[in-house]
Amino acid sequence: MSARTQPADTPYRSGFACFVGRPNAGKSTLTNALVGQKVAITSNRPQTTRHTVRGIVHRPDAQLVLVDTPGLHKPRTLLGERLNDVVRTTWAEVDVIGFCLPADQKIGPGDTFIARELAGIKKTPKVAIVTKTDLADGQTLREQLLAVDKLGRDLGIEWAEIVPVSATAGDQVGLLADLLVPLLPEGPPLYPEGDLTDEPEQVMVAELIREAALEGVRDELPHSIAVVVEEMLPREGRPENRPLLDIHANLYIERPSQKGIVIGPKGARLKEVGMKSRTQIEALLGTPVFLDLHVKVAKDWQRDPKQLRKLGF
Ligand SMILES: Nc1nc2c(ncn2[C@@H]2O[C@H](COP(=O)(O)OP(=O)(O)OP(=O)(O)O)[C@@H](O)[C@H]2O)c(=O)[nH]1
Repeated sequence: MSARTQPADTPYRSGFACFVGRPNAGKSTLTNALVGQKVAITSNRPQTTRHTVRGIVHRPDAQLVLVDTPGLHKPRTLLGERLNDVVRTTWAEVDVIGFCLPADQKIGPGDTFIARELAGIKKTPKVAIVTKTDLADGQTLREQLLAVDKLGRDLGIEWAEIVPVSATAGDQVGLLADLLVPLLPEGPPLYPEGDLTDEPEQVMVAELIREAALEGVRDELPHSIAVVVEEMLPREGRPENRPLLDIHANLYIERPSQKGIVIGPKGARLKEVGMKSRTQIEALLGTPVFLDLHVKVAKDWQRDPKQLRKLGF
C-alpha cells in the first residue's frame, strides 16, 4: 500500500456513497467520471441501470465506494416493486447520498417525489449534486442552485453540500470527491487497491450487451430486454500470447413479436449489437473475445417471479 502516503494527522476514511435522482439525471455518467473508467452503464434512455454496480474511487486519503442504484419510480410491475425495494435498502445502508438534479431542467414532480423519500432517511448525510452544468448558462445554473436550496428547506432536508458538476466536461468532479470523502467514516480500505468494481464480470458483460441492444430501438422495448451471460471460458488450445475468451450470452425479450426488432433485417441489428458490445467487453476485460449471442423469448418475464429470479432480479 505504498501509494497511501498522507499527513499523519489525516485519518484514512472509507465508505459507501450512492447517487439517486430521477432517470437520466446523470448518475451513471458521474460514477464513471469519478472512477475514471467505464463501469456503470449509461444510456440516453431512462431506467437502464438495473444492477447495483459499485465503482471504487481510490485516493491516498480515502476509498469511496459508489453504489449505483436504479431510479425510484412508480411501480407498475413486479420488477418495478423489486427495484424500488433495492433503492430504499441501498439508501439506508450507505454513508452518504448524492441527490442528482440536472442543471438544465427545472425541478419537477419526479425530483420532489425522490426528495420526499430522502427527507424520511434522517441519519444519512445528503449532498445535492447539480449535474450537467455544461448544458446550462450561468443564470440558469444560479437559479437551479437556489431552487435546490429551497427544495431542501421546504422538505426539511439539510444538504451537507450543494455541488454543481459536469461529468462529461470533467468539471468539479474532483471537488465532489473532496466533499464526499469527509462524510465517510474513518476506517481501512474496504477493497484491494486497484479494484474498480466488485460487480461480477459476467454481470458487467451482460450490461454492456444490453446497452448496445438498447441503442436505437423503439421506446417501449428497453424494459423488455434482459441479458444473461451463460458462460465465459478461455478457448482451449490457444497460444499463450493469443488468448481468446468465449462468451455465450442470451438476450431475452418478452414477446415473439419483438424478435424481429432486435434481430433486424437479415440479422443486421443483432450483428451490430454483437460487434459494438464485443469491442466494449474487450476493452473492459483486456482480452480478445468471441461473443456468441442468441435471442430468446421469455414470455412476460417482468411479471413472472420465477423468470425474474432466473434473470437475476
Ligand atoms: N451534457 C452532459 N450530458 C450528460 C452529463 N452527464 C450525463 N449526461 C447524459 O445524460 C444522459 C443520462 O445519463 P446517465 O448517466 O445514463 O443517467 P442516469 O441517471 O444514470 O440514468 P438511469 O440509469 O436511467 O437512472 C446520457 O445521455 C448522458 O450522456 C453531463 O455532465 N453533461
